Amino acid sequence: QLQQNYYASVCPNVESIVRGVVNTKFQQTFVTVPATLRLFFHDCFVNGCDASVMIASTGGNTAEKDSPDNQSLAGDGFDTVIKAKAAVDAVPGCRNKVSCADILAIATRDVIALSSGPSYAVELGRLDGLSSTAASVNGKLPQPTDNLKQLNSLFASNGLSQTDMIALSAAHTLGFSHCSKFSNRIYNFSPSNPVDPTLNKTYAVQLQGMCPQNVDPRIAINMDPITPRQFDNEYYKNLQQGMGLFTSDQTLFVDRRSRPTVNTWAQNSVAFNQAFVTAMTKMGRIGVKTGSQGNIRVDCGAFN
Ligand code: HEM
Ligand SMILES: [Ca+2]
Ligand SMILES: [Ca+2]
Repeated sequence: QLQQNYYASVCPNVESIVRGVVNTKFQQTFVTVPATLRLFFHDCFVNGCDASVMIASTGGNTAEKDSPDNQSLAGDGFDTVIKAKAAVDAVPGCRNKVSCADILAIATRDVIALSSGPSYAVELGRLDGLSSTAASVNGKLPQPTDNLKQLNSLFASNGLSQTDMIALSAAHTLGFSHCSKFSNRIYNFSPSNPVDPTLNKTYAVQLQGMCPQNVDPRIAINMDPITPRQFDNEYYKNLQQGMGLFTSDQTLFVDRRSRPTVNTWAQNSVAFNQAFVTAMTKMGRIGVKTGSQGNIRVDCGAFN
């Protein structure tokens, strides 16, 4: 039921209004890009793409954003959507007509393009959800220690194929990770191997240097050590070199069932970009709310 140009009659300029805010935010900080992209993913995988992730906790309710899996979401993603919403609502005809869920979808499309990734027509028409609890996040988001089977089953439960999963994982071509998310791979991995043997040896030493044991938990490192600010297919080339940061990344090359796709996209960025756009569009359709299932929030961080 989503459609391009959904707001053509009520707020025809919504996409250019959002783009203006995203451009300004991007000039202030590059973090806007990975923060917004990850926010969209964490929204869509929990209760569908309905901005449930944006709700702030209140006295009576601990919301999704305060669940353990969401605590590391960077504030600049939320800030981008809040600022874009304010800009949209400043236009009289658009006021309270565009959902936070759709603004997040548009902003996500825009940040990918700003970091030299593919651009695409974004489907719109989502309503904002009516519930958001930390408990509802449990088991809905993939873990960095997941293997191929676990990743496939989680993505399949959202209607996404292994191909979509491999394409979407390339989001890790941008952005940051805290050391704790992969320290199991560089220290005390197993009794026979202190370091994960699927990890490139030189890269492992670099990671140990950036993330010494007992490192400040706030320290975060680039997930793509080669082109950290470029949305590109370098992610797959890194996997071929044993330079995937998480087990969930490296397993895509280690497992024979997903390796051919990694190899194809490592050498064909056009094919990768197409697969990524297809998968993002599919992800944007997860659990879309219509009619009485949702509404258009006045404040993206609170229910009306
Ligand atoms: C396939 C399974 C996935 C796992 C296990 C996973 C896990 C993680 C983890 C552990 C981090 C580091 C968080 C931190 O320490 O701050 C991260 C960061 C990130 N993830 Fe994923 N992720 C997955 C898929 C995705 C997908 C599908 C997207 C988007 C399409 C995505 C986008 C991002 C981005 C952009 C960042 C960087 C965030 C930042 O710099 O603020 N991830 N992910
Ligand atoms: Ca959601
Ligand atoms: Ca990159």
